[in-house]
Amino acid sequence: MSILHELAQTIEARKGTDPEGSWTAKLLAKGPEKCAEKFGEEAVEAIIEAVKGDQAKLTSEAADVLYHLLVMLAARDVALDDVLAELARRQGTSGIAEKAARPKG
Ligand SMILES: N=c1c2ncn([C@@H]3O[C@H](COP(=O)(O)OP(=O)(O)OP(=O)(O)O)[C@@H](O)[C@H]3O)c2ncn1[C@@H]1O[C@H](COP(=O)(O)O)[C@@H](O)[C@H]1O
Repeated sequence: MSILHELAQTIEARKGTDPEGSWTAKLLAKGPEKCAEKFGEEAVEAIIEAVKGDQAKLTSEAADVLYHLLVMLAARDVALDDVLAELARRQGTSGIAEKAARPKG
């Protein structure tokens, strides 16, 4: 199982559990709007580090973004696998992917 799947499973298991001692449970208990707001904040922090060009800080912020994306999806009952399936579907339909796959000449 990928780390993203493991994390998504842990986040799902936090739904409805005691917010004491779990940031995830606490955030989920605040509702989908708060989860979305938090995702937005983390995305902005990642943007700032990307603009600055600090690779270590961008790596850390990117991890925060992925975690908070998974929390936001869980808050709205959207499965990680459905998002991955959408990406896979786009791989098949993307003009860029098709052009890259075409033999040259
Ligand atoms: N990957 C993460 C993860 N990334 C970030 N965070 C938390 O996200 C929070 C966001 O950081 P902020 O600096 O914005 O926090 P803050 O200032 O306290 O937030 P506000 O009060 O300002 O809203 C921090 O408290 C981090 O601990 C995470 N919390 C948990 N996980 C993973 O989620 C799983 C479940 O953990 P529990 O939340 O402990 O159940 C575990 O496997 C963890 O590794």
